[in-house]
Amino acid sequence: MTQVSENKVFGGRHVQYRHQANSLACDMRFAIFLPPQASENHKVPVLYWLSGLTCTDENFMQKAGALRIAAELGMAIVAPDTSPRGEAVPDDADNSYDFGHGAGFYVDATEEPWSAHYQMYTYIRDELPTLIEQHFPVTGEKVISGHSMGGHGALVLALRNPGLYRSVTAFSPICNPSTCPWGEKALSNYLGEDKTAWQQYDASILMVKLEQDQHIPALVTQGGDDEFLEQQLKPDTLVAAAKGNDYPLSYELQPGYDHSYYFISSFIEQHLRFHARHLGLA
Ligand SMILES: N[C@@H](CCC(=O)N[C@@H](CS)C(=O)NCC(=O)O)C(=O)O
Repeated sequence: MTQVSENKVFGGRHVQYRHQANSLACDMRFAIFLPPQASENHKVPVLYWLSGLTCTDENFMQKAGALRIAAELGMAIVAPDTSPRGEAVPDDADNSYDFGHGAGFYVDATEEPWSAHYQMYTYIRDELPTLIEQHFPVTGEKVISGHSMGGHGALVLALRNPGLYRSVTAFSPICNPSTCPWGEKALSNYLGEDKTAWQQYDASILMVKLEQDQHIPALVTQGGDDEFLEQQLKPDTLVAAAKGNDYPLSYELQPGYDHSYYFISSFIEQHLRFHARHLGLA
């Protein structure tokens, strides 16, 4: 692991690292925020933040305004990149923003040529937390959150791995990727045309299948003036799935907010405090 940058912030540290990711067969950069409470004598829990299309580890750390609250709560934050990277990693032929580099969709691809590198589900679930827990003063307690494509990733990881995370939240998640243009493009390319393979990456489908003892606290916040709301995000499908299965999902539609980090920064404190309650920090 190689350190790329370090900044003191709110009494804690924001540090970027590069490392060789075995699951992705490439070099990856991630960022970690360590709150002032973190030390060898005091390990802290971790929030994994999954960003949306076009993002790297930097968008959330620079724009969300999360670090002041995380410093107060004593919560580490890890922000990975949104896809495998580098010249050896195949990208979309059209260089589009919604597939390939910057658009890994947090799936383990099974189709050529994507499957050699696009294994973001395994990277986020297994490889990255193992690395983080080896090198930093953190406990094994985890929560997960994300935005848009990353909101989809956070929900899927939490729903498929009961017990791995204490709570899950999402901002404007892609709730039903099997039936929206972003999801159809990504899942058909990464997983193939057989839609049964897509179901394991569709939060609205996963949510109806879970038993009561597999439920974890979940919060979704959506901007009412989000330009992607109707065609891409489809929160009503997720809300209906939760209702049908008594899933403890809090859903909040916030009028007037769009899809941007202005929206995320307006509600990130609420999300961090939600996670802190379920981690027993507050
Ligand atoms: N119009 C955007 C579409 C992609 C987009 O809205 N990305 C969201 C996530 S889905 C984002 O977080 N963008 C980066 C940022 O706002 O910092 C673009 O072409 O970049």
